[in-house]
Amino acid sequence: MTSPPRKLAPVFSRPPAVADPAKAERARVAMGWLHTAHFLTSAPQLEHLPTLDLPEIAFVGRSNAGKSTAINTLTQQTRLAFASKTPGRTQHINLFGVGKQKVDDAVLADLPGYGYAAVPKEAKLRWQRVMGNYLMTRETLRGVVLMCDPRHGMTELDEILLDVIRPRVAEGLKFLVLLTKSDKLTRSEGAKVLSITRLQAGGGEVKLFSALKKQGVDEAAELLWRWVHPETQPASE
Ligand SMILES: Nc1nc2c(ncn2[C@@H]2O[C@H](COP(=O)(O)OP(=O)(O)OP(=O)(O)O)[C@@H](O)[C@H]2O)c(=O)[nH]1
Repeated sequence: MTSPPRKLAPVFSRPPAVADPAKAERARVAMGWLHTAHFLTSAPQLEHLPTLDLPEIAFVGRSNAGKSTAINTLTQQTRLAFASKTPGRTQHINLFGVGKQKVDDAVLADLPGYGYAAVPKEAKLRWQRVMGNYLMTRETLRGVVLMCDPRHGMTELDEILLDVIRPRVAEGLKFLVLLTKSDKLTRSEGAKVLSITRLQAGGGEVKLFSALKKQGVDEAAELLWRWVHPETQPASE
């Protein structure tokens, strides 16, 4: 005797996430733009830094926070900013031009990492002065990207830096906190540090970012693109 055909259990599966094509296109444009990044110049002091009549985006952060790696990831280049395993290696302000069709329309500024314990106190104070002056006086500064290692959270120096830029933020300076190396966090640790940092940042954008897992890369790239090209702001935002 043949057994009756078994009834198949209905399959309740979540429909596949529909990618937003407009969002994907914006990320593609932003990543293509950042990929044009090329070295312009390097200066040990603020007074040696040329004034370029272009909006500038500064990358700052505690030494070893993952700043060089993040710049290389955002520009999809392997050695644009020198990523080193030795903290405190970035000693100059490095400027990179970005722009399509070989015409730069913005500058990326990689500032020296701060807070590395082995750097002599005098050198530390000198760099804090250089950075403070840069952040307060650089007229072309359009936005600041602060990199933090979320396992250490925002340090005192990070908070001082935010205090330094706050008056300029009130006047329209953009800022973004990237919580780097997010691949080292569990999902719940990531959510926790994200909400704590959002409170500390007092209204600025905060995103989890991993160069290793490519988390947050498209979103950060798109934000930087919009800082420089505000006319392309999506209507819904
Ligand atoms: N797991 C993981 N490690 C990372 C990531 N980003 C950076 N790192 C590691 O963190 C260390 C420091 O990264 P860097 O990019 O050199 O840091 P930096 O902030 O530029 O350092 P300074 O030159 O001292 O200012 C390196 O060993 C990187 O490989 C990431 O997304 N995930």
